[in-house]
Amino acid sequence: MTAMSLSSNPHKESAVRFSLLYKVLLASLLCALLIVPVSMDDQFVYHIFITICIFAALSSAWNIVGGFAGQLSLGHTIFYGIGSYAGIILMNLGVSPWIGLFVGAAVSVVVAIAISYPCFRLKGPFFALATIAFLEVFRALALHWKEFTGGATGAMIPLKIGLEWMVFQERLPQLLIAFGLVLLTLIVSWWIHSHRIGFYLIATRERESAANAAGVNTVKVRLIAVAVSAALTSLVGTFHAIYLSFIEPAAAFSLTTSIQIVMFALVGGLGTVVGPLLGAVILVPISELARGWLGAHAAGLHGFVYGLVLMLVALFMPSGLMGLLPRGKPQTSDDPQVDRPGVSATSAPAAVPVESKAEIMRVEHLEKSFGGLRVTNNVSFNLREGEILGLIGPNGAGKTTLFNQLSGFLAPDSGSVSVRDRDGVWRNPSTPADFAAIGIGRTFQIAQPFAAMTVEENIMVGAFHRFADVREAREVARETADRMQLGPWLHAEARGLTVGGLKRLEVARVLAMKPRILLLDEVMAGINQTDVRRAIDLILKVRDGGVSIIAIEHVMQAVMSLSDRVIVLNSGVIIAEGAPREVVKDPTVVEAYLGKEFADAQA
Ligand SMILES: Nc1ncnc2c1ncn2[C@@H]1O[C@H](COP(=O)(O)OP(=O)(O)OP(=O)(O)O)[C@@H](O)[C@H]1O
Repeated sequence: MTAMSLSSNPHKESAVRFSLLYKVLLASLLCALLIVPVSMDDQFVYHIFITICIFAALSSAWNIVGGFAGQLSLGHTIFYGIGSYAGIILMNLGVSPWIGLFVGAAVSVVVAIAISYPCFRLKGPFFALATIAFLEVFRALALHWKEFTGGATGAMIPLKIGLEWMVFQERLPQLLIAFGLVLLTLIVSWWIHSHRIGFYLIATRERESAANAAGVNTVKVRLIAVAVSAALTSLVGTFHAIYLSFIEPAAAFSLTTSIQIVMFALVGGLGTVVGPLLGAVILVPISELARGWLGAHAAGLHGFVYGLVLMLVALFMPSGLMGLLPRGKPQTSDDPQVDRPGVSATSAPAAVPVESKAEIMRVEHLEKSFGGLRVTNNVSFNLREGEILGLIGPNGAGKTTLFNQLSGFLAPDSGSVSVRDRDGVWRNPSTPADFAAIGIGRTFQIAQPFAAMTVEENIMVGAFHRFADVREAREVARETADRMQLGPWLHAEARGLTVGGLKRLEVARVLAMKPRILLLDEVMAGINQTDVRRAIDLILKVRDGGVSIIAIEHVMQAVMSLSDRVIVLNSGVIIAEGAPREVVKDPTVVEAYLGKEFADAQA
């Protein structure tokens, strides 16, 4: 066993331990939800446990949007309200609530997509405020449509008892239905979390632009999450309304309930499968007991207790109670690449002449201005198959802006970017997803890791571009991590990697997509001499694997060693283009970028 594989063990071991603890905790909580009320056989205890199940299910459903996708929806009770009214209105029309469950869920999915699509354009607090505004609209509608909802007086269920009507004289069947709803939301959450869509949601939450670059359609995955979450929330709403036997607009479309649902997830552990259940198991009894014991003497005191718990969690457990479980510790200093001697650097580009090879990308007359500043000025060039094209120029020359146009992150004001697809047809992709689909992968100048994900999960997001199956994506991620010497850190969170590690992770994520054209934005910035030589070797190997590369680089040693051809950009204009040895002698380039010292050293 190598030193490297030994050093990987602590991360792997702690990941295995974490997974075991996670399963034990989940199983214990679920068993307690059934065993405690059944063994105590007390009406109040039953009521508390049914309420725990209802709020755990609501919070788990919310967590798909709020936790996994990171969209702080504070209007989630819209779907709870729709489910509630669907159940009660249909029951009064003689339709079983078992059918009402699905009618409410279907309406909720349509409403969720209709209101989320515009709201997703809003960020942070604006998104949260917009969801509250929609919640108010639905409350007002429920008050207004008296003939359906009973208006402010509310609506009651008719006196019908039996399984068909979801109304029972005993508590046990109600507990079993509530438990079934928790189980359903947990299974759906777990499924999402452990499949490609879950990786995509978390990647979107962590770094939207990096997710886009990995080919993720971020709007689509969020809409799927919202639709699933709304359907589940509505199912719970229908059951809860029948359980309470009464519903009115203020309770159905309640902001307080929305906030409570969010809070259970925050306290338990946002974005984890078990967290919302844990939060509900701890907080619902506190709330119900405070209400029961203190009654009218201290109305609202349970709200104070909630606030206190939330403050303590925010101060001492920012990742919630689930954060207390030991996870793979982030790597901080022992980067395997640092100063390990004995590495050979390839000092010349491959001898294969690229001029004879076919073009794969054509950039024609690109123009881009920001206000009065023209950042890309009539830029035209091409890229051939298997070519490494160096892109150099002073700070602010417009290199990154050009890359953004070559990967769909910025639309040019005029001009075009054409890419030859696998079938030889020239295409003009426009969005980052289009560029990724045609085989263009890019890195970012400032590394954009999905910080809360492990190194392996980060690379899997890239691998999912080709493989929908988790096992296959994991395998590709492991191979790529080994290639990038990230193997020992597979199970460590990306947020703890060193600068060099983050740069390699950035490249690994893109390589896992198996791009045909690779855009590298200053991947050698801030890394040491040994690592530069390693990176040069690696890039040449990638090129030898058939990938065409454009590399923005300030490290001239790398530019000279790697490039078949170099383009020099200055103030948005290409001022020189040609073989590296020729370009660096060009007086315009020396004047604008390299300086006389560099030219003298080359002479
Ligand atoms: N979104 C934007 N809005 C306004 N100005 C911008 C925007 N993006 C870039 N710029 C400006 O465009 C110019 C080119 O920036 P760009 O980042 O493309 O340069 P660069 O050659 O990559 O520089 P560096 O080598 O420092 O990364 C700079 O003056 C920058 O301030």
